[in-house]
Amino acid sequence: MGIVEKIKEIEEEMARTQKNKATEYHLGLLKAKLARYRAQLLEPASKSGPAGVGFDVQKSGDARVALIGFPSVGKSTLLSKCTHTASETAAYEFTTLTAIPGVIEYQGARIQLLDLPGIVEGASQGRGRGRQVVATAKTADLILIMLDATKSEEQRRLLEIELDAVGIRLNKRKPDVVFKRRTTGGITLNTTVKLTKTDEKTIRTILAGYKLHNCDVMIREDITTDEFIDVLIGTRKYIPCLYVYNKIDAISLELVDKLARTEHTVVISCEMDLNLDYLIEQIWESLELVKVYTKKRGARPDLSDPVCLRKGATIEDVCLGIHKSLVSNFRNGLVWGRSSKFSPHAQKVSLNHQLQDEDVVSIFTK
Ligand SMILES: Nc1nc2c(ncn2[C@@H]2O[C@H](COP(=O)(O)OP(=O)(O)OP(=O)(O)O)[C@@H](O)[C@H]2O)c(=O)[nH]1
Ligand SMILES: [K+]
Ligand SMILES: [Mg+2]
Repeated sequence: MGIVEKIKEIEEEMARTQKNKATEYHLGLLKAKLARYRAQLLEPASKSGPAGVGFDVQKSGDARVALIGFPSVGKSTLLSKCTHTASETAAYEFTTLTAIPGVIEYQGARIQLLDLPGIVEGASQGRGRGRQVVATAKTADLILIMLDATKSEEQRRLLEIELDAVGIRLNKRKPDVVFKRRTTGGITLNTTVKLTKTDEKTIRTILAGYKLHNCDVMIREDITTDEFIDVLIGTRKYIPCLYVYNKIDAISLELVDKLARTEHTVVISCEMDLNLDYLIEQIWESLELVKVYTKKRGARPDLSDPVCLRKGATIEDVCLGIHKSLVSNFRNGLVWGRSSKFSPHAQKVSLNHQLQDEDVVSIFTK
């Protein structure tokens, strides 16, 4: 039996099994098995072929944003409007057949916007180019789920299912669980909070299902069974996402208003140029980029050419952004701004110092 059939069999068994206290553990096991098969199906390490390989587009700029959506929702129209790159647009489906990168320039940052082919339901299982598209989504710092406002609400859930199936978790943090494999000593399970969505027995059942007989588990948040499995699998990608409803020129104002009030959502019309500036602002905000200015000794900071970094970036990241050799030759740094302990004065810092937006940095080498 192939993996796809095995997955189908488990899904059918899960659908058949009533959900209650007596079946909880069995369902937990099935879930664990299912997740394992899906991982096999999608990770490139599997021998079954080049699964999980995205489009071969060089990452460039300060961050990558991927456009994911069904055919003809307006992905290419958006790329053509927001960047200097033209991507073919047409009224028929599957106009775009490969990944097309463009660049959004905003607040001194260069953000790569990736136009992708439309996907269909079942994309993650290998239908169409879907698998390649969702694999590319995994490499993004932000995903734009683009939706046609004139079509049913269902499309959003279907896309979420496809991304979930390849291990992408949208707008979620990594669960606060510490997991360590051991070679002996059995299972040590500790929780610092009360578990209301799963329980110890289920957790132990799942560990047994994964043949993990020696490990330390420390659960520090009220997680679900699925989230625990994510921790064990370990290759999940936690990516922020914006839901972008296009073609609002073609729906009622009431509906526009309702959509616009939904969390993580932006409504636009590419054709009528509605709200595109706001979308770019929201992209910038969701990426949580940090801008840092560099300054040479005795000179003023260079405000014209900031270094853009991800939130949580350190002095080491600044060095790497300028030249690799800076790390090995690093002596110390000086930082002015929000991250300086002595602000408004400078603080002397080492490579692991975390920066804040609009800091000014000097690097001194040996
Ligand atoms: N009414 C309306 N139509 C739009 C809007 N934006 C795009 N369209 C139309 O939607 C159709 C599809 O646009 P594309 O940009 O090719 O869509 P796509 O998502 O790239 O499609 P594929 O590459 O085939 O997946 C075209 O006929 C566009 O003119 C909009 O804001 N309003
Ligand atoms: K199209
Ligand atoms: Mg297109």
